[in-house]
Amino acid sequence: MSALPDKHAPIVEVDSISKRIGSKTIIDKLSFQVPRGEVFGFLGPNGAGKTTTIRMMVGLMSISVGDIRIGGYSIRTHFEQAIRHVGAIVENPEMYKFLSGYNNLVHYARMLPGIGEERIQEVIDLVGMSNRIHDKVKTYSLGMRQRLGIAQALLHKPSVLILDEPTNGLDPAGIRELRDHLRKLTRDEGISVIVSSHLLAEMELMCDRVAIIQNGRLVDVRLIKEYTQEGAKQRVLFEVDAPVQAQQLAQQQGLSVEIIEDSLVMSVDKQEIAAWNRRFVEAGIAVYGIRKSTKTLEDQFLEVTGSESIV
Ligand SMILES: Nc1ncnc2c1ncn2[C@@H]1O[C@H](COP(=O)(O)OP(=O)(O)OP(=O)(O)O)[C@@H](O)[C@H]1O
Repeated sequence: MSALPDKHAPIVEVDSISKRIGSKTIIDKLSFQVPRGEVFGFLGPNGAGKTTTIRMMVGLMSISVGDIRIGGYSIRTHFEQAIRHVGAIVENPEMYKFLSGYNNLVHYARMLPGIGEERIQEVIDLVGMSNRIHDKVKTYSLGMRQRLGIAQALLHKPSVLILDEPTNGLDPAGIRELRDHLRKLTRDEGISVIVSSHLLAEMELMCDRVAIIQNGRLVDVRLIKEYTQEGAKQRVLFEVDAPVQAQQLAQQQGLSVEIIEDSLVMSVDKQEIAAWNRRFVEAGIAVYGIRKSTKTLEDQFLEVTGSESIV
């Protein structure tokens, strides 16, 4: 493989990797790509192989078969060039609890070539910690410790930030803050973020794209907006007093509609919802309610994997 990176290539390319430990195949021919500037979710139940894959991505575990390229460099043949692109929190980051957040960052910056005070200030701003950065780490909440960990991982200006189960142990406010900061990183810094989780709802809010894995195999990779059908026709429920009459009216216009419990269920463009309301009212049909029924990631997940729930 060439050592030259391709700027337009996805930042991470996982190319048919397998991991065998003893006689057990933990990861089985897994392939996916992480585009630049996206929050990419790695979703699967406990034991699916998320941590194992992430450990292979950051060089903490060897790959049995296949390869991972980061920034165009093979993790197997050009480890140093590949890992230079990565900022990661895989195990709990080591922090000196009796030092301030700032002094922790100074300590780590000393181990990296060319990282000065200016970059330290930049990463503090990126994770929104300026008002507490001079307090001792032992006084920080879990969410703040984690943001300090992210600041530390960002010091060397990586192209991709990899976080294994970053929301574990965070309260809802902490999760929301983390989400906002990760979004900001992709938007303002153009870096990609890879997060793993076993929680569907969280991934739906946090990510642009998700890869779903089960038993070490890839089940699906898709943009969240494809899952939630944003931009496409939406399923809309009209609760009306005369569903059969409303159904006939819609069928005359060539729409296929179902009646579910006195509600008319039809697939229409967003702009059409108001027009249909007006048509029903003009035809003397009372409309009691209009509700959008978008498919959630969970609905879609259950469709692609059969009936087995992963949460
Ligand atoms: N060193 C090892 N030896 C044997 N089996 C292992 C080893 N490490 C992981 N496994 C097995 O590989 C599978 C995947 O584990 P992994 O930790 O990657 O899953 P995960 O998706 O990260 O799940 P979790 O959310 O529970 O951490 C599990 O069945 C686990 O028991």
